[in-house]
Amino acid sequence: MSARPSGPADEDIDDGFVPQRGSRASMGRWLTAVVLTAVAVALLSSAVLIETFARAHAERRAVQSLRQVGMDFRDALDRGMAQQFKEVRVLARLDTFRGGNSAEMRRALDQMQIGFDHFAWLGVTDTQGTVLAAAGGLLDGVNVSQRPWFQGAQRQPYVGDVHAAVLLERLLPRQSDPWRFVDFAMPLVDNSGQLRGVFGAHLSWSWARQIKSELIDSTMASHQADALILARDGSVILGPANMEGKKLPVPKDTTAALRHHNFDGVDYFAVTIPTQGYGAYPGLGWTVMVRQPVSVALEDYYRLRRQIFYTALILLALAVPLCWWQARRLARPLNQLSRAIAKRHHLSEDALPQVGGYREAAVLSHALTELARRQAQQDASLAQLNASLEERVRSRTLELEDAMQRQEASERRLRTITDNLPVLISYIDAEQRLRFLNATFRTWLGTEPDAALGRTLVETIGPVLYEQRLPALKGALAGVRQRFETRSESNGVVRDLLTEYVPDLRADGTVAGVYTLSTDVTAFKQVERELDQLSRVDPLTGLPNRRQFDQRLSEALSRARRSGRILALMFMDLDRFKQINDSLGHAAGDVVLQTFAARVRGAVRETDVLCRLAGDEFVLIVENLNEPQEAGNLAQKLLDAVGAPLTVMGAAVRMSTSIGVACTTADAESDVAFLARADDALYAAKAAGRGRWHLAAPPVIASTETPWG
Ligand SMILES: Nc1nc2c(ncn2[C@@H]2O[C@H](COP(=O)(O)OP(=O)(O)OP(=O)(O)O)[C@@H](O)[C@H]2O)c(=O)[nH]1
Repeated sequence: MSARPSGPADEDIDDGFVPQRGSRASMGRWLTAVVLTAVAVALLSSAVLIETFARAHAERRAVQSLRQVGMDFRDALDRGMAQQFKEVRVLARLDTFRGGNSAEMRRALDQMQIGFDHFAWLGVTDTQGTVLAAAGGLLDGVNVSQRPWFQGAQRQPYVGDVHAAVLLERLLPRQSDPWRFVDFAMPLVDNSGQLRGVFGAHLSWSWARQIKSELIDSTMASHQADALILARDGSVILGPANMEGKKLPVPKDTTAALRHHNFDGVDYFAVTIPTQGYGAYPGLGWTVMVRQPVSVALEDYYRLRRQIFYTALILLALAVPLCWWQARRLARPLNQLSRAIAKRHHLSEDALPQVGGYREAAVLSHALTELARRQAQQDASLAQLNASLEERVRSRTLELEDAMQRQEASERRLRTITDNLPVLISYIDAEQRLRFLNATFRTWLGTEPDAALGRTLVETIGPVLYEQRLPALKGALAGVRQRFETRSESNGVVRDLLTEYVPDLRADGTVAGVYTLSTDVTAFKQVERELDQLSRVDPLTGLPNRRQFDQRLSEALSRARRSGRILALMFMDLDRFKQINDSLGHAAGDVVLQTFAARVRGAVRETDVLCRLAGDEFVLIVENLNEPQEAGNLAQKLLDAVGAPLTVMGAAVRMSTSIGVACTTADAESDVAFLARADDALYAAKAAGRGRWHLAAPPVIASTETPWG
């Protein structure tokens, strides 16, 4: 029992490849339907073709037959009329009718009527239209001058169209049809060509009916064909009683084969043939119409059509089982295959049956078997691949989850570290927008870091602080690490900050942004300032030491150069201080030094600067003197102040000092030279016996300017 593989291919076959039985028509039904449709179409096409041909044939035959009858009738009519016309002309030439008396003419006319029984009336008139003689005495003495035939025959033979009897209706014996005539009339002229009267003959129209009866009715009655004669205006002058006198449309083109016309609800085929006249008879423009009911003319065709229909129906009925049987036979191998496939859940399960039948089915069966075998192989490898893929996905997912957890932990650690450092850490991208801020931002600026994220640096810290940092920021964005100190106030607190801008370099060397680390060094700075202060003060006396003295002297010299006032420098050294140390001890010596400093400070102005250079050496800077003598006066004042009695540790101490005084206003002398001159003056005072002051000689000036004193 093989495990059923799963996967996309499986779904395709289960849900889409094999439809449920009955959801679609089988191939056998399709084949049956197609073949039956083809048979039906073929039968229908054949039937339509045969039917079309048969109808055309039937119509053609009807035309030929009707046309032949019509032409015969037309010829008989023309020739008959020509014969009557000729007879009247011959009769009119008899001498009896030219100058004979009425009785002779009457006799002749009576005999003629016996021989020419179609003529209902024969008569002769004088030139005024009065009937001189007539067969049977009809209309004798009656004036017919208004009759068309009399007027028409004044100069030439006359033939008048069919008309109803006018004068003779009451004189002639009654018959079933009303009397109608065709008038013939000939002028009677004597030898001199003078008109002597008119010979008239009224041909009974029953003559034409007789011709028709002989020619048409006998032969066409069985075909229900009928013949009509239409006058020039289309009125029926010969035809069925109910049609005579009525008008029918006369076609101009009378050669056209077949026409339809409907009369009293019956549809007719009709052929029209115009009369032509014959010999001397010119014709009266009649048209012969021969017609036959369509149902009669097409009777054979209708019979054939019924036969075709029933034959096609029988053939179709026979074709149904035949097609069904043949279609089933053709579809059987494919049905076997499809049933075998439909039973299976998967194409690759079980072997497919080898079906027989025709070659294509065998090929298909073989191909499907081969396909199933390959499908099984592919399914197996797919299942294997799927399993290994799932395993890889599972392990990869675990790795990713682990990596994400580690990443989150790392970020948490980093966030905890950065948030708890007394350092403001941020990340600024290349567009100078803040992308990271640690919690110090909240502490220092009183603003939540999240509120500042995405904003630009200038929006966050304001234009003043931004301008301070802009050069360094530009440098860092150019890829150079920056370090600078600033002193700024934020949130009401002034801080000294040591800031580092570290460029965030991409692999290609471009700068993605800048990491900033600002350390609060306010405390360090304070200590530094205090140390600096300490390094500049003498701890024993509290006076500025040598280091501060150098700066103060330099500043004083600068001021003296600007003001032009005299600057005095007094270099003091206690006299025989070593003896005090040696005799009273170093501590007593310290007290003496402190006392000296206090006495000097008490004797000079607040603005004068007293410094202790070293040991028992002190220097006093005195500014804004008007003349060097003032310096001498002050030196003397200092000697007096220092020399006051002093007791240290119970012992009376005699304290005195020597003072070297140097004055200067010139800008040519350096501070070192200035101090050296004072030192030289001190040496002179010491050499002169101590306890005195000595004014140093003026500096040697290279220029022509005259210094003081
Ligand atoms: N007590 C005390 N003594 C100091 C201090 N600094 C230097 N001395 C001493 O001061 C003495 C200075 O002596 P000098 O100036 O060379 O000599 P002097 O005895 O004063 O003699 P003259 O200057 O020539 O009058 C030395 O003995 C030093 O040891 C100090 O801070 N305290």
